[in-house]
Amino acid sequence: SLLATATIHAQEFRLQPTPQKYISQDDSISIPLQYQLLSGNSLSTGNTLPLLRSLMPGEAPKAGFRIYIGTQDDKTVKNYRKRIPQKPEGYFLKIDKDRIIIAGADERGTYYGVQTLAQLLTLDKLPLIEVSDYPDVPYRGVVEGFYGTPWSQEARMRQLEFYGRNKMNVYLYGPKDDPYHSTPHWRKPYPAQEAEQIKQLVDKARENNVIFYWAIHPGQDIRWNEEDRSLLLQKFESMYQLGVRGFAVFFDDISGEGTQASKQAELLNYIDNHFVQPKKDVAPLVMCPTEYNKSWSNVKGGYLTTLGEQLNKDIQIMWTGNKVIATIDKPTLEFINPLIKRKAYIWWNFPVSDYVRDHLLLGPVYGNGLDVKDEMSAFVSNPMEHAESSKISLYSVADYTWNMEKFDSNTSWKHAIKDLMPLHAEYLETFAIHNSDLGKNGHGFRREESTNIQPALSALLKNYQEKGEIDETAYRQVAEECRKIITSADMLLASGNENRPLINEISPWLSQFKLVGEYGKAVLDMIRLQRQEKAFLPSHAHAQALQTLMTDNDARYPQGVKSGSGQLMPTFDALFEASTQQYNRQFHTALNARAIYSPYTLESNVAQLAMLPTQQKGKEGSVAPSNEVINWQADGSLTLSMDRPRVLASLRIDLGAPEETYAHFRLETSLDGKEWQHADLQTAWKGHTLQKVKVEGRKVLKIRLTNISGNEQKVYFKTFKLTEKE
Ligand SMILES: CNC(=O)C[C@@H]1[C@H](O)[C@H](O)[C@@H](CO)N1CCCc1ccc(F)cc1
Repeated sequence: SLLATATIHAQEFRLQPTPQKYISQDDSISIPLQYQLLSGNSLSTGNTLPLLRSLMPGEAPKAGFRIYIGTQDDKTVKNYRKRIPQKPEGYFLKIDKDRIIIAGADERGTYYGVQTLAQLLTLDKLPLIEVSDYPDVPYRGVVEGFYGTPWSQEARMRQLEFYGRNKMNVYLYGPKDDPYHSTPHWRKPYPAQEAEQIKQLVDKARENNVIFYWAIHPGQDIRWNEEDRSLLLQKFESMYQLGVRGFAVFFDDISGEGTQASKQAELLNYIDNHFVQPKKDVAPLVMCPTEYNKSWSNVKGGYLTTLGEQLNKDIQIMWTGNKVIATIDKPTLEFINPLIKRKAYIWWNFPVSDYVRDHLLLGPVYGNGLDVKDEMSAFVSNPMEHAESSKISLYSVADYTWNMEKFDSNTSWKHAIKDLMPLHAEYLETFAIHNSDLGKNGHGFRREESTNIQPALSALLKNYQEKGEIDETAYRQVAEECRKIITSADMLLASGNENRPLINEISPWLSQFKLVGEYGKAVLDMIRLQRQEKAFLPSHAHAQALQTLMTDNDARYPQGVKSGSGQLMPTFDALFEASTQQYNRQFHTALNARAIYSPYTLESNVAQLAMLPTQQKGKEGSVAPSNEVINWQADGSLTLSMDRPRVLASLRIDLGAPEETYAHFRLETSLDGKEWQHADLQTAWKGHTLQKVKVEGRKVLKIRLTNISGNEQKVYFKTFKLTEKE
């Protein structure tokens, strides 16, 4: 019969991830209601047969239709052995008129063959098809390694099923804020309830052929002695008793004694030699280095080369790329692999958003090299604290790591959205495309946003700002997009139980998104009514009302949530300001022309501080914290200016540094920007050496903090917050 290479019949249908090779005839069969199962005894344990039986319940010994399933050593598939790709997790799947064959290179490969069959079973008829498939990257999955609220038990259970379906095979448990993963309780076993939950996760992971790695984060207070080493091994043993068969040690984001490479290597080799190897059924040990990205590494210092030389060869070393947040390309791996003398185990810090928590990152996964499949031992994604929302990116990470050369970020992104909400895909796509950029942030990492309407936005703004004219085509397109935005927000909020966990996560942003659409409409009215002295006013007032609603939008998020911050809001704000200024000129009025009103502005010659936004919440004014180490140069300063003199009640500063560091800084206030008065820093709280500044009752226009030590100071910028007198 003619076997044409063609896509699967239903044009909507797509196998996920894209198989390495499949060919289908122009023919199909109805789904067999009864079949005889011939399965190899290598599958008698494991979760492959349970999955198959759950998909096709009609097993009957005398049935005509047959399903042959097994791994390559099983005689049930011996006639197909040479069709099986000789690659780990490879499989051969054939659907024929009277039989289905699922033959795996190994158990997980056979399982993945069944997962592919599962996708075909969603069609009305089974296409006659042959699939030869295998993954490009050996380990593919997720590291729950973010700061902030760890995922819930329910969220993790759903994640593990998602990984099974999308052929991801690792999940590393390492939530930074779990006290039993990190300081202070990493030495202690989990309390009974948490232990039981971990056990459930391990079982769920096994069901989905996912290796559950439990990570420990001991570095901040580990002592390099026998006692701590045995406490760590006891903790690993207690996790082993819960069923954990994969272990990791993370040394990231620490300072002090724990950062020594030779000590880290000694400990890890000891764990490998006295725990991992003797156990025989434990996956290779994974470690996250303290120098986990190029911008933070000091090659001459020898940290990475020490690990490369001293760490047992089978221990995996993680790497986030050239920066903390970075896409991964060939040069990235050509830098790190020779230093660590093995293929890097990529920890991709996307879509993690713990440094831009007011944003959702729902855009396409793009920017990673398509030519690096043989240069990495793994690729795991550090996701958002919003588990369901992260699945848009995770779906594409699964696609990218399984078949890298065939990966197309936009196609994958569209299918991810269809996979999450098939009945509301067009609305979720509208929402996702406008909620993808991070906004200004300390890492300087940005993403494209609103790519569908961006040309019309810039044409509309350019024509209006430069010629005071309206580009009618652009205007119509933007108006249509605003209508879609408003509709999408409502449709998703009212989408019921199609994907309730997702809607629960994103509803604060959906409400904000609707306001963005309304604001766009109001601003479009303003530029349309520009020359009408009376009609302009209601639109201007409505736009201002919407600005207020968008700023103070959700008690759960002190700074409020951001939506459309990359393209939509900057354009609408610019049009608001330009049209109001134009109106004021024409009608000699003084309407407020400032879109984003904040009484505080920040100036600084310290690069990493200059981009930080200021915020106002009632009587509180603050500079947004940065969660990266600030290199504060000698004589560098930060100045917070008010829109008018204001009386202070208090000022709190936390540089996350010990007491003595504050002696290197001088704090001053000024009423006119010329005369400066000194203000004393005093330690108010030993915990974080928080400083309360004695400014009670002082009237200020400006506040300035300067590094007067004569040397660069490395500090965190955790808190810079003032409160005004009522
Ligand atoms: C591989 N390990 C990491 O990436 C560690 C952390 C956490 O995983 C976090 O989710 C992620 C992105 O925010 N990393 C950045 C943390 C940078 C940072 C560290 C210390 C600072 F003081 C400031 C910033």
